[in-house]
Amino acid sequence: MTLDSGAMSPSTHRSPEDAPSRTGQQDAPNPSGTTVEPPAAHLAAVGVGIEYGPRPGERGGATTAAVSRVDLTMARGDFVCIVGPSGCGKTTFLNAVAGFLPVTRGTLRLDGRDIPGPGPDRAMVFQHASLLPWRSVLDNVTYGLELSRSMKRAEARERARDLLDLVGLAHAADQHPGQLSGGMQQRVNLARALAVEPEVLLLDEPFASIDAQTREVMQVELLRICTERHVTALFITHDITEAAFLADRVCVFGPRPGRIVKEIAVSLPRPRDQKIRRLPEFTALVDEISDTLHGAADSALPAGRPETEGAR
Ligand SMILES: Nc1ncnc2c1ncn2[C@@H]1O[C@H](COP(=O)(O)OP(=O)(O)OP(=O)(O)O)[C@@H](O)[C@H]1O
Repeated sequence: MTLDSGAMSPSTHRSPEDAPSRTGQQDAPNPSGTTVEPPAAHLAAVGVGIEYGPRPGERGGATTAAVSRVDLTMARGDFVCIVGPSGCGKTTFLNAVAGFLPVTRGTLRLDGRDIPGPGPDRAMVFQHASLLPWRSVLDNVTYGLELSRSMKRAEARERARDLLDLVGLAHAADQHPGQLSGGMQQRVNLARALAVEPEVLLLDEPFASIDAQTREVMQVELLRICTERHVTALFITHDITEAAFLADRVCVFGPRPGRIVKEIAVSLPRPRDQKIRRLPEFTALVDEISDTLHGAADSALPAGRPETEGAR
């Protein structure tokens, strides 16, 4: 499948059973009077607060409260986008889910278990691809598999070739990162993250440094890949239209210390293609996210101060 096609395959359609879960969903009686169990949470954050200790060499020993009280429940296969003002704690929260940071308060669980640290069940995709320049594209994709020694070399290379095919870069397997455009490098980055077959993809502004046209193509491809592989995705972005296009739900963070001020369900049909951006529902959704974001930022400002850096 090429990355140049705007359309997604029919297999990307989500069935009603895959409908987005809702935070705070309660057991509800069905018409026959019995209680319907909500789907078991795959990822569950309850009252999560995260503080940083004093920076090394800092006098006075002040801590920084980055995240105050985040409640978020995700079912397997959910795609949740987080938007919020700069410095509100989005990356901090993502890093805690990745297992790079401990939570200070509350609980953060994956499949009912506290997150003890990083693990192969989660993979991060950052804004910059950070590929190894001396390795070929194929060898960059196999890198994580080599480190984990989870399979034989031939098997790892076969998987890497499949993934390069998936992201439309089969033809570039023997090239080196320096020979690729920024968008192509980010596709390799995505393939590398997928190589370890993570259950959860954590993406921190992965398309922020890619040109607008390539970004829109990548968004469609990311949705297709996550749906085909039933990957749970938590995606940070400053781009409101990107959040609206990708998400089952958009979580709007308020200013630091961050918490979710509103969780907005996205009812746009799937599979999504570029045409969806022209729907009035899409425009209304973008407006709702924008209003929430700016409302949250404004409420945190002392009167007379200019607005803090917000979403683009
Ligand atoms: N290692 C650290 N030690 C102390 N404070 C930190 C550290 N990392 C981040 N912070 C602070 O925590 C707060 C949240 O940072 P974070 O990077 O999570 O925000 P963000 O919402 O991802 O920002 P942006 O949108 O600009 O990337 C900021 O005030 C930041 O300065």
